Amino acid sequence: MASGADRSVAPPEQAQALFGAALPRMERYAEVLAAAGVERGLIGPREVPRLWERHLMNCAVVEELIPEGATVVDIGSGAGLPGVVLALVRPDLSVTLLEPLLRRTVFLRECIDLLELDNVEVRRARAEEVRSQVRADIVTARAVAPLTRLAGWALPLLGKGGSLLALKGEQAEAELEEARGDLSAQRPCVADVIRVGRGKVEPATTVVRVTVTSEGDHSHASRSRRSAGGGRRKRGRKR
Ligand SMILES: C[S@@+](CC[C@H](N)C(=O)[O-])C[C@H]1O[C@@H](n2cnc3c(N)ncnc32)[C@H](O)[C@@H]1O
Repeated sequence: MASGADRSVAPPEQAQALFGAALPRMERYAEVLAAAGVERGLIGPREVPRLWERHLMNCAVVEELIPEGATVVDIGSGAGLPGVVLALVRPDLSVTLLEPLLRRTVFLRECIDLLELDNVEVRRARAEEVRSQVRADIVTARAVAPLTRLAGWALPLLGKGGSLLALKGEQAEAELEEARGDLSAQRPCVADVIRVGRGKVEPATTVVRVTVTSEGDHSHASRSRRSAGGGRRKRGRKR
């Protein structure tokens, strides 16, 4: 990937502890975001000085909520946040970056090649188009849609026990309370607001977690379904 002008985005001290062995590749990703990401309009130039604290580190701490070996779909990945960051810090995950815009998927594929990420696939589609094809243990999303609409896209992709992790701002509690009735009407679920990364990022990252509590009816999805990571199937299950 041509990274354009040389923009150095030095990581803050806390990044070493947070990223460990993943830090060199995270630095490369930061450079690409600051150069090609800005030039192609995927990241605002004003975000560059706060790339680490507000974007990379803020997204990375969400990994605390993701079980070992999970399949993850990141809805509306944009320039790869949080999906690319999670894939870098958690090589055990299988991550699908779901993004409808061509130039963004081109950028994401270039990032994956450059960073040599073998646990990521990019899928060009809108979330509402893949409900019969994609399943995941975890769905992530940041800055994509209000909670009710997001849940409408995410919950059909999840099995019982699967969670939507929506990265939200300070109004998360209010947004959840307003959406609670709509969420339960869509699918039996429990929802809470969690702050992750205390002591690692300041402020801590606010996540609305919506966990599905029943298998529900996925009969429309059964035949053509495949897992986000490429093939996890549950056999013999009646729906
Ligand atoms: C504001 S950007 C956020 C990008 C990234 N998640 C971040 O935090 O920087 C919203 C992204 O959601 C994508 N998007 C919008 N509607 C979508 C849909 N129905 N399904 C999947 N992605 C969608 C857009 O193309 C865009 O890349």
